[in-house]
Amino acid sequence: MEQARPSVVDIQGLGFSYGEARILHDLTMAVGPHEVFAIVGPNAAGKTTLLRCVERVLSPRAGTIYIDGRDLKSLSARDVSRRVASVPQSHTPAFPYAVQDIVLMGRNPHLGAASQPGPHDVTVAQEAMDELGIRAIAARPYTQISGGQLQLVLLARALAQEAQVLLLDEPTAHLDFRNRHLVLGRIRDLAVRRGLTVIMTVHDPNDAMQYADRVGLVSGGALVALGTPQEVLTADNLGQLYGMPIEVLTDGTRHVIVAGIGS
Ligand SMILES: Nc1ncnc2c1ncn2[C@@H]1O[C@H](COP(=O)(O)OP(=O)(O)OP(=O)(O)O)[C@@H](O)[C@H]1O
Repeated sequence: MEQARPSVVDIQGLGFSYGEARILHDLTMAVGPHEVFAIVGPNAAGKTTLLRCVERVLSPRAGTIYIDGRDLKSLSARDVSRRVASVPQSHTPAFPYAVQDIVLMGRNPHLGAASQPGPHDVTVAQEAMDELGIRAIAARPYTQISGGQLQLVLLARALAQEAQVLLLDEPTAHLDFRNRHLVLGRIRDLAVRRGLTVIMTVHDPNDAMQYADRVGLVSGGALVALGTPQEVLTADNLGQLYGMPIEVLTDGTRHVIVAGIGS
């Protein structure tokens, strides 16, 4: 009999409010190792809020989040950053650090108090840059690179952190067509090779269809569907989610989601 995979991120009955405004409601889901989990939903559905709770930047009003079987609340800040790396939706560079220094900052959770990065840390940071094809801009100030390059740099920093859990908030928002597929393919490949647990929000359901193992649809702060891309990303589900006609075209192997057909 096949053994059930242990969950790395286990979210039970999560509720979150900003003041009086209830944003997330009784949200339960679990994600295992080697898994890419996509969160799909309209603007303001609560996707970023969910990621920020898993990152422990926000504290839930209700429910529990377990990371590797341990209650997230019980972990030290350093333990959290050794286990969970994230790439935010937006980031405004403040100081003109070199790209390689930003990536090296991903090693901070692994350094002793007041200790400097060593040769191993530099190698890990360089490998992360190679992984994403940005070694050529390593010496450039990160205030002087394009939005897409910045996204790759922040992703490289997260990889250099060598955390088991990778949280990505719209990881392809600024990327061109080629880089979008390169990055999503690389993320998938890393999940498989390194056993990472990836939770990412995506706006184009086609990205979830092509690259995710499982998908959660979020609407109004609740999880309204959960399953494989083909189970969840149906014309009916997506039509309801976005309030518009949607079709899923298929040649039997590949599935492409298109909007507005027949409207
Ligand atoms: N700091 C905040 N204070 C109060 N309300 C907030 C705050 N940040 C977000 N919200 C509200 O919480 C809700 C969920 O926002 P969230 O950013 O999680 O949505 P999202 O699904 O990630 O949206 P998008 O796809 O537009 O990025 C929205 O109604 C938003 O206005």
